Amino acid sequence: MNHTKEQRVLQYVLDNATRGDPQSVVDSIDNYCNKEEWAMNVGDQKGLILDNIVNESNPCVLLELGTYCGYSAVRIARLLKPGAHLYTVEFNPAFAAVAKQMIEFAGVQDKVQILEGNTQDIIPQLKKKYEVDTLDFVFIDHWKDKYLEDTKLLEKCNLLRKGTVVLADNVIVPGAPDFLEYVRTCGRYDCTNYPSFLEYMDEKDALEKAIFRG
Ligand SMILES: O=c1[nH]cnc2c(O)cc(-c3ccc(F)cc3)c(Cl)c12
Ligand SMILES: [Mg+2]
Repeated sequence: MNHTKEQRVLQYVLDNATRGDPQSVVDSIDNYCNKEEWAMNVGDQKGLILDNIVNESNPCVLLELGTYCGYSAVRIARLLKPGAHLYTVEFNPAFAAVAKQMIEFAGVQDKVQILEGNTQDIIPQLKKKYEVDTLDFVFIDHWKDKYLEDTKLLEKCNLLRKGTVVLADNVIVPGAPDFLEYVRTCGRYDCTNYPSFLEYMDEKDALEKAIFRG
């Protein structure tokens, strides 16, 4: 049954975490990926930086690009105030299926909606189909080659407002140099770099926060 790494991560959570306890789900995934199999969750070190930025932003409407197993969706949802909502986009059906179960086990399914498909197809649907006005927070964690085009698409679709926080994972490894260059030089963002480490490894990585100036 558990023929994929993502299914094995989920099974470990089902066997070791507490249903309805998002923190225990986050901790179990980190335990498994530290001990057994590496997986591309944002992880516990960068996760703490993510927590702090979510908390200081106090967001109501959030978008995540790249759900994977649902680690950061659960991590973010556990911090959200009542009524806040996270849309998370995943193009890989197998990943989306694992994430759905992960999110439901954690008990945050009322705060999180998985949108299956390509970001370039889903982002233009957010206003009319999902009744989004503007986004308070965007976490970009899908594929490095899509960071820039999707950021520009968010602008084009008028989904960013003055103060929207755009936070990107992996700006060192695998790296998103064209995205970094754009947000740091186009004049429409206030950027901050948060040095850290690649999940479950000693290799350097970083998060980049780019606040839209409106
Ligand atoms: O593709 C990714 N999407 C979202 N997050 C990712 C991440 O956090 C890490 C990596 C990664 C980095 C180094 C390495 F040796 C193998 C994989 C990837 Cl490839 C992604
Ligand atoms: Mg990542």
